[in-house]
Amino acid sequence: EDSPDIPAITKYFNTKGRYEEVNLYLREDILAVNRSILQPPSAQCREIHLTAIIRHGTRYPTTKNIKDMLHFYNIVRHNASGEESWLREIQTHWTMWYTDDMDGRLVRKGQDDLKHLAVRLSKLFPSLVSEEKLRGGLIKFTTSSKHRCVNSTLSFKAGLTELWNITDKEFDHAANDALMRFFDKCTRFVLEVDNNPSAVVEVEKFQQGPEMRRVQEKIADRLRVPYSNITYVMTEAAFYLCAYEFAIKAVNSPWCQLFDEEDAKVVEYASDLREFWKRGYGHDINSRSSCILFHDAFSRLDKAASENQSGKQVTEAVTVQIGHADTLLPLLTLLGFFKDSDVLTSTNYATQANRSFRTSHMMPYAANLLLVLYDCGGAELRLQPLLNEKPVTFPGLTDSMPLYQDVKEHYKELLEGCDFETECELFRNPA
Ligand SMILES: O=P(O)(O)O[C@@H]1[C@@H](OP(=O)(O)O)[C@H](OP(=O)(O)O)[C@H](O)[C@H](OP(=O)(O)O)[C@H]1OP(=O)(O)O
Repeated sequence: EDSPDIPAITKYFNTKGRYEEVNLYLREDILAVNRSILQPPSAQCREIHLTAIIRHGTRYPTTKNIKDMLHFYNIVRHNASGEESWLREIQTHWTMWYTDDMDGRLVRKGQDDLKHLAVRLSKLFPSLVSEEKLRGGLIKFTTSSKHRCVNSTLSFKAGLTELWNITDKEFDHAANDALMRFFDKCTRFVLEVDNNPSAVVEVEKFQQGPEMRRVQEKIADRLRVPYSNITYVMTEAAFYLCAYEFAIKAVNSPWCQLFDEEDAKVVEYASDLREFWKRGYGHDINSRSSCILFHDAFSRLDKAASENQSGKQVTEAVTVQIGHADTLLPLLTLLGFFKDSDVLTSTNYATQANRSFRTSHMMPYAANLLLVLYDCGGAELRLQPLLNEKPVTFPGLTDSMPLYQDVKEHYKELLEGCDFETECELFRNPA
């Protein structure tokens, strides 16, 4: 499986990872799908609705990351010494090609991520993601207004129109930040978590702790610079250099030589800790800020269910919603996915080695949550969740394709409450 073109540490790239690394068969054939994974309980089941909530595709680094990468590059260029070929390559051949204007924009590979995903979804759900439904206006597109998301939406649509050679028609999309960037609009989240350093004390402690210090010392040894020259920010920047070069250019960059697998696991944990406290289980408001998206999905499922029950055509057969890691992680958390028995802290790196909260698996570029509603005959509706095209089970339920009614019963409290406005008010009365 390992190849000289693929860094040994690719599976630890967190939110900067390639989608192919969570579905390795895609390395061979990017359009491969396996319909047998869907396994409805009876042959009668037919898909009647699909909601796909998708993270944008591979993007350039954000400006802040670019600044940190440039700083670290200059240190390596001027201060490091040694004869290793990877170091000479950085010092003599590698150039800093990232520029500020790239600021998180979608790259070419990111366009392909979404085009290919669209084609795979049309193969997985041929009766829903179909030319007829697209032409009939039964596939609806919503996006975050960010450039990378709008461009991802255009790419998804292009994937379908190119597949079916549609040249006579264009298809709309709507930008909706209230829905796809709810985190920005949720005052309580912004003030209590996003802009509050005390919400992420564990993250800061781990960055300064013994495991990370050891990683920094090893990097300093490899570069032959004093230990005090390498900070956490530089370590992160070095890791980004390796990850971005692979995600964007598919190269095994010399920067990757600064890390062995043990180091990569530590840096991965540092990033997971941050996601945990800013977007995951660390604070309730992180997930509650996604109540608006939760209700949006379930009200659409209800509408599809009732239209179907009364023998009508489901008016919104497919909903494609494109957003950010910050859109999907809070929602997955609200639904209870990837919850470990212990909280992730600065001191339990070792005992969390087998944690399920692992953004490298959950949230690569083009990560997606699919909710598929099935009519299995005799008024029996079932709902299957898939994450990154793999069936998952709603935590707390046993069936991977449970009765829709059982899913609603399971999330009863959220369906009856979880009101965005109330949750996000700053001075909220305790429940
Ligand atoms: O890459 P970073 O660290 O700059 O963080 C990104 C955020 O930038 P910021 O921290 O606000 O400067 C960035 O925030 P904005 O959308 O630019 O406000 C996103 O949250 C981005 O997630 P995604 O890649 O769009 O899914 C964030 O990326 P991930 O942390 O999800 O990789």
